[in-house]
Amino acid sequence: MILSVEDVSKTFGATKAVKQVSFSIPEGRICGFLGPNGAGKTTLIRMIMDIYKPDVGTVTLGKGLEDAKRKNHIGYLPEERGLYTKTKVRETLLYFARLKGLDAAKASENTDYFLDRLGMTPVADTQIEKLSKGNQQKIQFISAIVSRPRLLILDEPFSGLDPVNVRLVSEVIRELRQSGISIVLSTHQMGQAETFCEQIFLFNKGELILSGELEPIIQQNSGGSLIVETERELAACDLFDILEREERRTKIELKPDITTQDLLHWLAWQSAGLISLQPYRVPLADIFIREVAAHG
Ligand SMILES: Nc1ncnc2c1ncn2[C@@H]1O[C@H](COP(=O)(O)OP(=O)(O)OP(=O)(O)O)[C@@H](O)[C@H]1O
Repeated sequence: MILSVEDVSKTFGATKAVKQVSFSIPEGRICGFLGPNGAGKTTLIRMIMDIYKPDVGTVTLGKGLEDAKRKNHIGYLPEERGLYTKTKVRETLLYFARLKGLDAAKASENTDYFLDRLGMTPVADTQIEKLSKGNQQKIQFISAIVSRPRLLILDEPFSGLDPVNVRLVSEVIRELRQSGISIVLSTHQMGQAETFCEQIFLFNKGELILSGELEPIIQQNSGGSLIVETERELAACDLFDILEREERRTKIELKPDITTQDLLHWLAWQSAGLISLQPYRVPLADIFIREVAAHG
């Protein structure tokens, strides 16, 4: 475990922003912090970053990491953007790398590597405030990763980026994951969470309402239905129930004791023109909406 949060609560006046939350972040994986607006994600991240103190509960780093220097081990891209300074790009990144405890040579090596990796070398000597918004955002992203921290917390890392830069930043996040860095991705974009996260934590009204490995959660919530794609409209028959139709795709549920093999024989006999047959996968957005409604 890279980080463990135990029984943490935080109240602002009458607002209980985080209520008795406990969980652990596994080492070397990408975890998603999901939840509707006001669920408490940012408050929780600020407690992990030691910006806020919890009212009760503890936040502890994993083995071998000194808690006194917690901020040196964690890279953080906050939701609110802003490095709008007159300082030059490379100088700023070197400063952040040194701030996290890197020596001059390592700070310089990492800065140059990430400037190059994110296509920012040509603006290394430009003042940050003179860059476009997207490029400022990429510099802020680099400032979070430049020290290659053990844990990286990214709050909506793709907002404000064009598709080319979304792809570039995605590749770098995957690369960091491959190098063993543990990553927390806080996002409202369920599609992004689905493509990136191996584990998810879903918060609502300050509580952790669902957590675990993404794939088993998707499977458990998908039921046993199938998606059949055929050239001709699928006829009704007594082998299955039709749940939904959308052009050539039909969502079906096999009747008890009917096997996929039976279905394939029937489709061949019908000359239905089978294009594909696959288990139905519920979108993460549907699970999100269902869980939040159930805990409303
Ligand atoms: N500094 C503060 N003072 C007072 N209330 C606060 C403060 N910070 C957060 N809150 C309240 O705590 C609750 C949780 O907010 P938080 O920003 O942590 O949620 P979030 O999940 O990050 O939301 P979003 O997805 O919109 O960023 C909200 O009701 C918010 O208004």
